[in-house]
Amino acid sequence: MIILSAAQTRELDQATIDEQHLPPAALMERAATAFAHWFCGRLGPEEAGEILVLCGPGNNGGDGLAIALLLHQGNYAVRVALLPAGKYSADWLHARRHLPAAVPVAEITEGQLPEIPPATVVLDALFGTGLSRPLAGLPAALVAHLARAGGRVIAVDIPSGLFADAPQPADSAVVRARHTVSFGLPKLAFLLPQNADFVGEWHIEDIGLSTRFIAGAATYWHYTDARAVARALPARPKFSHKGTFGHALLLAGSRGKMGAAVLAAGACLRGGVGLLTAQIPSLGYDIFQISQPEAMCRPDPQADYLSELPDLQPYQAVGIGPGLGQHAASLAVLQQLLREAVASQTRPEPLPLIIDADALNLLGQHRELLALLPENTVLTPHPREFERLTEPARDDYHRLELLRDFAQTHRCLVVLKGAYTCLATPTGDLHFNSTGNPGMATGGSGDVLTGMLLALRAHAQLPAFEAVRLGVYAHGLAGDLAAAATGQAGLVAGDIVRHIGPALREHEQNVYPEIPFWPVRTNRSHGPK
Ligand SMILES: NC(=O)C1=CN([C@@H]2O[C@H](COP(=O)(O)OP(=O)(O)OC[C@H]3O[C@@H](n4cnc5c(N)ncnc54)[C@H](OP(=O)(O)O)[C@@H]3O)[C@@H](O)[C@H]2O)[C@@H](O)CC1
Ligand SMILES: [K+]
Repeated sequence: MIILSAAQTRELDQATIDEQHLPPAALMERAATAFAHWFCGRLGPEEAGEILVLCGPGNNGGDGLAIALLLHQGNYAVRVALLPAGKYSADWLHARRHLPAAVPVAEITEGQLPEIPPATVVLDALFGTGLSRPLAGLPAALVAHLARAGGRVIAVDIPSGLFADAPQPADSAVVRARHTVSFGLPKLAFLLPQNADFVGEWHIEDIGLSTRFIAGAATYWHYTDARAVARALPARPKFSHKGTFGHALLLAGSRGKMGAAVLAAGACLRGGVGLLTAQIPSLGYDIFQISQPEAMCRPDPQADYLSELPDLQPYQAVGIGPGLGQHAASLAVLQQLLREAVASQTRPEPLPLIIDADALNLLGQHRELLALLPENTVLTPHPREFERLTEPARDDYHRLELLRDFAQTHRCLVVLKGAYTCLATPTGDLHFNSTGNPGMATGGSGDVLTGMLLALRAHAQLPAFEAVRLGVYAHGLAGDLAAAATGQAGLVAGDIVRHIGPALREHEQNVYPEIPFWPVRTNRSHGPK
């Protein structure tokens, strides 16, 4: 799925009307029908009580009027409050004409803000993607009044006062919705932590928008849903052997942090790697061998931290960082790895690297090393680790700009971890992930992601971008499956590891056999005599 700017969303609206030869207000009626369908499926007339629909002067307000009509027809008690304006959109006027007199309509003034008894269901249809400036005056007073009243707010398309694709000034008036029901495609604003209190839970309803326009739209914002990664994992050929799926090297662990190495290794094995070798400080040898018998282990000469880089020749991918610590000797290992991973006569492509956790912090302290990053290196920072590599971000939108710029400059894949983990590519594209849950905000989740990415980057048939996008998606899905089993509060990183197999199974090509169960026989003469 892609994400469009507010201006592109208006173009999409118009392209749909033109392409499908829609009569006036038909698209608005689709939006209203989709909203009403969503609403009525969740709240019956008695449960909803009296519903107040706040309508602005544009098509968002028109949506509100059309929704009021449908809810009235569905026996809901609806009243409408209109924000006065000098001009109204054509579709707004159409919807206003069709609203029956039985639906009470009041005009909002400074002196007469609508009465909102506590727990009233309020549909916010004041402003949508046509918001051209921050709210002030009467609309801002209304938003403040709504916040004080404590109604149960559902935003139509987007909370009023929130820009779809850009930050609004601090302290500007924005509706705080419990739910936002939007049409066609998600909006960038929904994916950023700074807007969480405005947007609440968001939902996308299909209204048949032009697929041709969407396919051709120029945007660098993408949303990774199940369809984007469907069948991304190549089938395992019948005559494959453990060498087919790559030999990965994990450089991880230090005194007190051996768990990170164990979790990353477990995730790498469950991620489908052929062979895994872990280089770990020697104090962790027994811990590691006992907990990961499927992996090979190289104890480092040092007991407490890593100090030695093995010969890289046998490996198809290297992951470094989980539980590594920041010892000077480990920094030297990282430096040597970056130097040796570059393409060479014996290795035409750079060795795929995954850099995480303390290895990122070491990079942040020695930024001159960033120039050594081989192309398509994968970095997996959380926002604070990312800022150590760049600069403090003014807000979430600025952080996305920094992220895009970083991935393009260093020609690497950056996985910025969060509720909607964002994968930035060397082409400057940003892919927001759709899976995962707050139960995964627990120690070790990131180590599990590193292990999964290591397995997928060692896979010879998976290009870098596809491997990382699939890994991020399947990591979130494994977390969702784990949460379904344990609940979010009780979820620990090891539960994610245990659900990687089922999560990846959904994306394996050989789960969907293309060969019919019985071979189709077209010529009888080929059959047994
Ligand atoms: N695209 C789709 O797929 C579909 C879209 N649909 C719906 O249409 C919505 C977009 O409609 P829209 O373009 O008419 O804009 P909308 O937000 O209603 O308001 C514009 C009006 O508000 C005014 N105004 C702006 N800012 C203001 C401010 N701060 N303070 C005061 N006034 C302000 C602005 O005035 P102006 O900027 O010209 O001064 C203009 O009069 C979209 O969100 C969705 O709900 C569906 O019906 C069908 C499918
Ligand atoms: K709205």
